[in-house]
Amino acid sequence: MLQKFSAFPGVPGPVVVIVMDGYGIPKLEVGSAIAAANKPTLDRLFAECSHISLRAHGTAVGMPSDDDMGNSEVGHNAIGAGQVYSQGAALVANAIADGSIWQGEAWQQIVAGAKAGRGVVHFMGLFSDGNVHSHIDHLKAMVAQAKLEGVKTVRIHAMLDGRDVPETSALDYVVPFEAFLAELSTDGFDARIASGGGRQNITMDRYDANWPMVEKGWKTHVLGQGPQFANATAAVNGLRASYPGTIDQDLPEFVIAENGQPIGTIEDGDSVVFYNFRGDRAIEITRAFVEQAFSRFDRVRTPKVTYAGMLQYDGDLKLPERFLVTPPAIRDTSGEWFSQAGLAQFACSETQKFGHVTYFWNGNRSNKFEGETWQEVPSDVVPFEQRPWMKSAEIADAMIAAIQSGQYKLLRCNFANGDMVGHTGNFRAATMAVEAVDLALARLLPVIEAAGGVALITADHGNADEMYELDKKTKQPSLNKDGSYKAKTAHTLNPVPLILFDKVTGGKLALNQTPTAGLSNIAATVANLAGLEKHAKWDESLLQVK
Ligand SMILES: O=C(O)[C@H](O)COP(=O)(O)O
Ligand SMILES: [Mn+2]
Ligand SMILES: [Mn+2]
Repeated sequence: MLQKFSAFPGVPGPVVVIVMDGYGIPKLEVGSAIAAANKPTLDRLFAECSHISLRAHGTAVGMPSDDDMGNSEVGHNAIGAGQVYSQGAALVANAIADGSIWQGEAWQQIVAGAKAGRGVVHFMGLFSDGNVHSHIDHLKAMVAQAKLEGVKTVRIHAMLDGRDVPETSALDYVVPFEAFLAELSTDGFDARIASGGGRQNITMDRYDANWPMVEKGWKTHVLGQGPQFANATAAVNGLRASYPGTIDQDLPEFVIAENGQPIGTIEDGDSVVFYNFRGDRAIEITRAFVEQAFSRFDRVRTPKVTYAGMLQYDGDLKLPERFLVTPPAIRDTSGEWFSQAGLAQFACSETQKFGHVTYFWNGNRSNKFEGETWQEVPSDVVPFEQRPWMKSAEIADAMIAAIQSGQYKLLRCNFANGDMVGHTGNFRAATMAVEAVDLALARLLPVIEAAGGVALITADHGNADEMYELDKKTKQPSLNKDGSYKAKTAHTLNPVPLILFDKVTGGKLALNQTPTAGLSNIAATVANLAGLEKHAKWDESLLQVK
């Protein structure tokens, strides 16, 4: 049981955690949609409330190095668990470095399965070094190992990124990779990219937001249907010529063919590795491969394959059953311990971030803890630069109703805007995204105050704070040939704010800026605000009681 906190009895009303996804603290004014936004509520919070900055990237959230930006998975894991675990990116890199991945039963079954069939292993996943969902070095290592172990044919199904890496960088990965594959393709070994497309266009949907994307991916990778090209370099060049101005993540699907025949359809007896380590955008395509009774779309044919995920993406659903590297065992999360303490919890976001405040928050578990209520607001299925307000108003409505119901001691929500619109690279839309969140806060905070509650307002990582690529040397925005700024779609390395909105204790509480303060300190801070000691495994609380 969580003990009573001796220094403070807890606020009378609810404790609300508000995650402004993708809201970092900008270093430069130029290129910051946050600096440019008209945001009177946030300005007032920063002027009047106790606030500090939190580390939200690199080793502070379990990434391999401090050069790694933060992301929603590791950010929400850290916030919800109150602890930092070595995350998928680090676990896979280690398992490859020490060779343990090749000794695992799953890898051996992938190789043996292929050898018993046509000798074909397919690798499918996000094709970049973003290290958010995947890393191209992991793919390289697997292709080389497959050759070493006598696999005859490797086919790669590559989702072009441009979202965790620069927006038109696909050829920086495709060209050297096709050269690497050509060099390896000797002695009867044949490895080629067989299909692909923009990651926001095919295969990598999440949280059931847009299954037709996954269907398009299935048709491309499995059935070999789509516009044909001779190789992936030609495909990227050809698609760019046909769709000028389209950034990598949005490029259409492509199929590599010889004499009109696709070179890499997926057939009975093949092995398939989905090599993303992160689960949210891996679950739907995985279900299409492993579920016998599957009704989301007509698969046309369902090849009998040996399928493995890089990790197990959902521990509750055991999805998939076969995986190459064991995921971090995230235990003793705040959701679980607050549930055991008998506190009712409410979690809300729109579809695009719904799993972030539920599945990621609870340590990549899809089941609720007792006393939890989850509310999903359906997201629009449109390019978000066209609707930068997204569902901020509806999330605020749901939160206000939940607070006013008086049923919940702990509430949490995620406003997707800064992140989802930040990823489009559209500066104007990103300022509107920040403004929409500001408006939602303006409605939500008085309701929290009226209920005798407090709020912690924070973010999981930066994005809208830096909308232009920065030159590595000068750290100033890079320019396109025409003199315009180079749009940046990825997350940032900037810290994020933690603001304590407290109008109920008469100034008794403040936040402590410790040198290591990070996202994993939020759970203990929430516990103290609710009048409870933190769990022994959670990182320190940042609450100061005067
Ligand atoms: O999946 C995505 O949209 C990006 O790769 C990362 O964004 P997120 O970590 O904020 O979800
Ligand atoms: Mn995020
Ligand atoms: Mn993001």
